[in-house]
Amino acid sequence: MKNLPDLVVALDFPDVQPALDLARRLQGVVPWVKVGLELYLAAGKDMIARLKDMDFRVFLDLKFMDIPNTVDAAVFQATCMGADMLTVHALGGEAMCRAAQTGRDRALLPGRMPPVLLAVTVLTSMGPGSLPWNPGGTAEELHDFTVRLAGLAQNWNLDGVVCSGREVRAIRASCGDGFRLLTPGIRLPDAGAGDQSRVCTPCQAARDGSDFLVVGRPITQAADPVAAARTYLEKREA
Ligand SMILES: O=c1ccn([C@@H]2O[C@H](COP(=O)(O)O)[C@@H](O)[C@H]2O)c(=O)[nH]1
Repeated sequence: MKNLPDLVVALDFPDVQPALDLARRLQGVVPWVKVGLELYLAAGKDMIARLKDMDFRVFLDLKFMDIPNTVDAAVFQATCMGADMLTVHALGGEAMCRAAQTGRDRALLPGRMPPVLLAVTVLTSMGPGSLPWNPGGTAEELHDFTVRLAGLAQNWNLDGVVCSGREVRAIRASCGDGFRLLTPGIRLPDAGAGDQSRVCTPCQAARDGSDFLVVGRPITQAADPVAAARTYLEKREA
C-alpha cells in the first residue's frame, strides 16, 4: 500500500515577511514548502536558508530551461543553496536534462542527500488546444503528450516529473513506483480553479499514485491558512 502524498505549500508571495509569517504558522503541519519565481526574485537565496533553518524541506521551483551549460550552472547553484527538490522543463530536451544532473552531482557534499530533480511536462494551466503547435488539440492528445514526456524524462534519468493529477494514473502505470510524481493544480471541489486548467482533487491524485500535492492559493489566501492546510491533508484520504 502506497504512502499518502506529502503536501507542499506554495509560498507564492511578493515579499519576505508574509512568506516567513505563514511558514512559521505551518511549522509542524506540513513538511514541504515551495519557493517559486515570485518569492525567489523578491527574497533570494537567503529565503532558502531561513526555511531550512525552520526545518522545512524546500522545493525550489524555478523551472530551468536554457542551454545545457547554463542549466548545469544553475542547478549547481541551487543545490549548493540546499534546495531539496528542483525543476527543469522536459521540453529543454535530453542534453539539457542530463546537464542538470551533472550540475547537481558536482555540487554534492559527502553525506548530503541529492535534491530530487523533476522535469515539468505540460503546465497544469494548459488545457486542450494550449499547445502552440496543436491549437485544435484534444484532451486525449494533451494527455498522451504529457505521458510521453514523462517517459522521456525517465529515460533521461530524471527522478520524476511535474504533471497534473489527471495524468498520474497513466504515468504511474508506465513509469513504475520509484518515479516521483508531483502534482500542482490540486483543488477541493468547492475551490476556484483560478488560472489552472487540469485540476484534480487531493483524494483522486493520492489514489492514482501522486507523491507530492502542491497547493498554493487555496491555502495562502484562505482566511485561516493553517486550517485550510489541515483540510487538504485530511482530504487526501476522503
Ligand atoms: O505545471 C505546473 C507547475 C508548477 N505549478 C506551481 O504550483 C503552484 C500552484 O499554485 P495554486 O495557487 O495552487 O494554483 C504555483 O506555485 C505554480 O507555480 C503549477 O501550478 N503548475
